[in-house]
Amino acid sequence: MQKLNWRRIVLKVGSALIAPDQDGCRSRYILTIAQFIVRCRARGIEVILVSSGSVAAGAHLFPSDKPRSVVMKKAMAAAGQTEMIAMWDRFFDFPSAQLLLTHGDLRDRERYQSIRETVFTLLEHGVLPIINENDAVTTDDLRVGDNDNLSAMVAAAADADALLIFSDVDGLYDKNPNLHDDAVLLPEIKSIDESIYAMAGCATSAVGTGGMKTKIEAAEKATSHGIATYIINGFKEETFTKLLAGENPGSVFLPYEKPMQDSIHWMTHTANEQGEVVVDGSFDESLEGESGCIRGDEIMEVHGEFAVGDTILVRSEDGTRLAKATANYSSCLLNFIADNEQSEFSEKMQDSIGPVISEKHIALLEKS
Ligand SMILES: Nc1ncnc2c1ncn2[C@@H]1O[C@H](COP(=O)(O)OP(=O)(O)O)[C@@H](O)[C@H]1O
Ligand SMILES: N[C@@H](CCC(=O)OP(=O)(O)O)C(=O)O
Repeated sequence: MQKLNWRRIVLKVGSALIAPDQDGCRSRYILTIAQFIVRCRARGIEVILVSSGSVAAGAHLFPSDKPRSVVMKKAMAAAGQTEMIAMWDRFFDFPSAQLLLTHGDLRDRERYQSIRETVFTLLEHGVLPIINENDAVTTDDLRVGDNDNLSAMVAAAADADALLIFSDVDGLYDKNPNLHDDAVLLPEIKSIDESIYAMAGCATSAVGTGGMKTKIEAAEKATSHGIATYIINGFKEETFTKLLAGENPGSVFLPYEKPMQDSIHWMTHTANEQGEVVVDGSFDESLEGESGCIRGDEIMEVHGEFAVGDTILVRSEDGTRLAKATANYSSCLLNFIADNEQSEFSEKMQDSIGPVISEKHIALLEKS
């Protein structure tokens, strides 16, 4: 493992560490994590905390038959969040600040920039940002859904050097260690592919969300931004001693050597597409491993309604997802161009407007 030379880190703490008994917050495990945060800050490392646990912490206030309804979970989150923040705050003699985010906030470029500014301002003033999803207000369309992915989006937005995911397990095993005695821990993962995802099973605790799959997704998001990602056991004291000694106490996913540029990373991993365009074969051919622009005459179909600046998906005629891109023009105008491709007026218009999607606004996708 590399020497401990972090400038800024994001710590993600799972529900099982906050409210292990689903009976309010417990300091049993959090105390050690809080001490770790204090030690990191004393070494000049800026820390951002992404804390789960609001639903688990608030659960005891709403005894109900399972399965719990969505509305019940939102109420638990709203009530548990205050208890969770109060608990964290008690451990520190420096101020902390609460940020509750949704995917709707992060995928909007302006709000994303505004979140970044707030986080950087808090850090500059020595305030510890404590982030969670705003579960009480999210709808299906607006939610990230799990704090592993949220923490990776936060780590990318904050330009962190490392993302530490504290969970109830030592790291990524080749199969779920809670179900298989012969599971083997993977200390270092150089690249993430289908074989890595195939190892991931669901959460087995009563309070976890997403299990290993969402942690691998988070690692994929973070490492592509150049951020080393650790999955480590927050129950064990030795985890923290090892981390501070520059050792790897669990599994580390190595960062890409050539990280994606921030705007391309945001488009690929955070933004949702608002619509899509189907392009003819010439776009794909023009790429040859590099991103090209898209001209109006390459667009065959336009789906959905989007405005200038919205993120859209680019598909080939056979349905392959080729790229995500920022639209230079609205769906209305692109529809007109696609529908009237052969007309003289449309041709003149295309000549005058130039590329409908320009090269620096295209993020190529793994073909699927
Ligand atoms: N291949 C695997 N390696 C390690 N843990 C796994 C694996 N597959 C599934 N799991 C499960 O993932 C759980 C951790 O995820 P989760 O419960 O969502 O934790 P958290 O609340 O910390 O986010 C482990 O307790 C384990 O049951
Ligand atoms: N936002 C939710 C946490 C969702 C979640 O991802 O939980 P976990 O798998 O324990 O990190 C909460 O505060 O309860």
